[in-house]
Amino acid sequence: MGRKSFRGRKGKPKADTRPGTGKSYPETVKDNKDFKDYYKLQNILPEEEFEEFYRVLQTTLPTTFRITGTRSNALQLREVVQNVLVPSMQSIEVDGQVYEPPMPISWYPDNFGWQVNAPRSVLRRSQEFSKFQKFIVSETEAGNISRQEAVSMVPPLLMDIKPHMWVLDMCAAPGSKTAQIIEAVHANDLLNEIPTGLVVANDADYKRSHMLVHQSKRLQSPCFMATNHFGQQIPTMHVKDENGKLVAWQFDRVLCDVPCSGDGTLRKNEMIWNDWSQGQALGLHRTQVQIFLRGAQLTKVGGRVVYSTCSFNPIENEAVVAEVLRLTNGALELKDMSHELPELKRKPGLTTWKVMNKDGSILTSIEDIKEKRQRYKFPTSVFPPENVESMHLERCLRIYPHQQNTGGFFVAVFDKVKPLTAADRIHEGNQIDAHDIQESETNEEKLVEAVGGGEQEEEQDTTPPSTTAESTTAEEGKVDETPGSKRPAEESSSKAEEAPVTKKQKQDVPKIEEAPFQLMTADNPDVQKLTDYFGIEPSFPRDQYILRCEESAKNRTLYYCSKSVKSVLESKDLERLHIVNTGVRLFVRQGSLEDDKEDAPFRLTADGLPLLERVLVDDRRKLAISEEQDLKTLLTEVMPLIDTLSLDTQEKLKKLDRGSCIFEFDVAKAFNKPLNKSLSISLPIWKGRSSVNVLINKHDKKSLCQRIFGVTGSSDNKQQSKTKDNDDQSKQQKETGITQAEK
Ligand SMILES: C[S@@+](CC[C@H](N)C(=O)[O-])C[C@H]1O[C@@H](n2cnc3c(N)ncnc32)[C@H](O)[C@@H]1O
Repeated sequence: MGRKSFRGRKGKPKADTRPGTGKSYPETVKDNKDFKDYYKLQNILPEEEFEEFYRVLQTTLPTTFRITGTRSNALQLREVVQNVLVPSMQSIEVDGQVYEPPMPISWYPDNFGWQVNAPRSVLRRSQEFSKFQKFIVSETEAGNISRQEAVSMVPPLLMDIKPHMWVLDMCAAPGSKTAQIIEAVHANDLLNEIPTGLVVANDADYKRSHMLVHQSKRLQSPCFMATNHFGQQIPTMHVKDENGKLVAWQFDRVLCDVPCSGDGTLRKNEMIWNDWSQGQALGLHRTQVQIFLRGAQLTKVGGRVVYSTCSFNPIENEAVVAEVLRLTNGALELKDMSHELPELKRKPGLTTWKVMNKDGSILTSIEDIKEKRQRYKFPTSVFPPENVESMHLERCLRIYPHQQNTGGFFVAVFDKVKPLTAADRIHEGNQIDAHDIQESETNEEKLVEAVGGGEQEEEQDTTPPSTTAESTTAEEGKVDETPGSKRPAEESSSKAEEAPVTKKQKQDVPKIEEAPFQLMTADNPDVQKLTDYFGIEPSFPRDQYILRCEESAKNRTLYYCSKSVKSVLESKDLERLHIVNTGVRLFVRQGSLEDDKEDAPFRLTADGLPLLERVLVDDRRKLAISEEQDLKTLLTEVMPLIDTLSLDTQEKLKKLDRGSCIFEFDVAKAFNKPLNKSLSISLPIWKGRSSVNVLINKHDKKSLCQRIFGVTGSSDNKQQSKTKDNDDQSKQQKETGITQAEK
């Protein structure tokens, strides 16, 4: 989900007004006869329950959020929510009505998922709720809290991800589930180890694939990589495993959270009330099957693949599952998840469904359509297959809004129990000759392409949903362009937009030029210099630093990646993969290579701090600061003078040369109230000649300041006019050589 504030769109009055007219948009009528008739026909719920379902759909969705960030940061934030903020919000009365405080989502592990039932109008009108609301806004801006629909949190929880696993998220943007996946891979981070796992987050939409970078930045995972491909065309690649053996690039866990009609998000995306039509599902079915099938191919035998949508429609759900079960011929087993997340209320998947013609008549098979051209609108796999009974589709999970006051969702979980691809058969230990492997791989790709019949694409005039992935601000903005009509990286070229994907194009590397990621060698002199300067443990691998080539002339920024990412970057097939981003930004060179500043050659970045502080052997660039007032000064003032800090801190700073260092604080309060467990806060600092500067962005400063001292700090004080900001910035630049943008 995009980082939306509680307030809605910034600077806009409460009621949406038409641009230039000052008039309000008419209120959405939350009723749609076609929708109601269609789902009644599908018999998704017993009649009485259907009425309750429909009534709840017409109500506003409660606010839900997840505490995110690195493990230690998330634990600290949970402490503040749970033990400081929520206790102060008991029995709040507004206009004679008592409202309950925010509460943990019962089925979300470890109280990291929360729900706020009080309506927004109430949040504004109670002092305590309003304080909480401000906290959520600033922590969301800083990326420590992710506003995410409760039901959208379900699929990653059913993936059973462990830190050593390689995980692929095929349709990942904007990345709320990816963040959960990264968190699961880093679940043991308190053990101070870089996990051996890998998280690849892919999206077909180039711009949206960059949202993944933003969303995952907070987690600073060296195991993360964002890519831009159509999910159904994620390339076949080979990488070396931990023993140096060349193996196919396959994953222990794959998530196919596919583009869909999104009617499960009706409570949040009101325009769906006007736009809904059953044809949208028919138009998306084929792509959904293709993405899921490719996901199954890329799953290791013994691994797990999860298929999910935020649609109620069986054409996008059970029909897709049934078709992929058929195509994979026993390789996938639909799992019974009834024992998982026991507190999450759900209904079984449908074991049969109906296909409706545009005129509302019911089709039982493709034979019911007399006109041949009309048949192209209906992939045969949208109809329930003959053996549907034996498929155990009831094992799928359907989550309806009225069950626990959420949105709607569909999830199906599969184990890959038998080989499906050439790669699987090799992993099984069979000797296969290179020619046969290539042929099998080509056939696998062809199978994905052939789903639903070759001619169908051109003939199909099923209207795609009116909301495009691009225009949708909502997290579950499921819908995308007509399947296969664009190549991912060519978004802005209108000619390319219209070009259908041909087999030849499919093999091509997308044209957008991302600066390549280039691994540095362990004996690179810069790596040696950094190791000595900061006192990095000798065991910290030195062959996992990365440069972006465009910057390599100056070797300006140094990124760091995990062993798993390194193995991908070393793949002989790397040119097939369009990597949008990878690696954690660890160091930035001070000045240019030519005037190499021997005394302080590199500056530590805020992104790299969580990774680096764990591997520093001594305190040569680390200072434990005991004065809380110093922390407040650093967070509220721009470049405070050293002699305004406590004497103790001044003494410590005197012993340190000019340059990058880390300040460590143990803070025993939040919102000025004592905590059970103190917060440990580390800040990257630049020590100048006479001043110090915290190298974190204004959102982080603001959130920390608010969390600890209950005040918002200087960055929030808009009265401190732009002029002062500009003065501060140039002062800062003079002293440190660091521009605002570089921070
Ligand atoms: C439902 S949204 C994904 C939400 C995301 N998993 C999350 O939790 O934040 C579907 C995404 O699929 C992308 N998409 C559409 N067609 C695709 C395709 N053929 N392959 C991969 N991604 C696709 C869209 O750009 C959109 O970002």
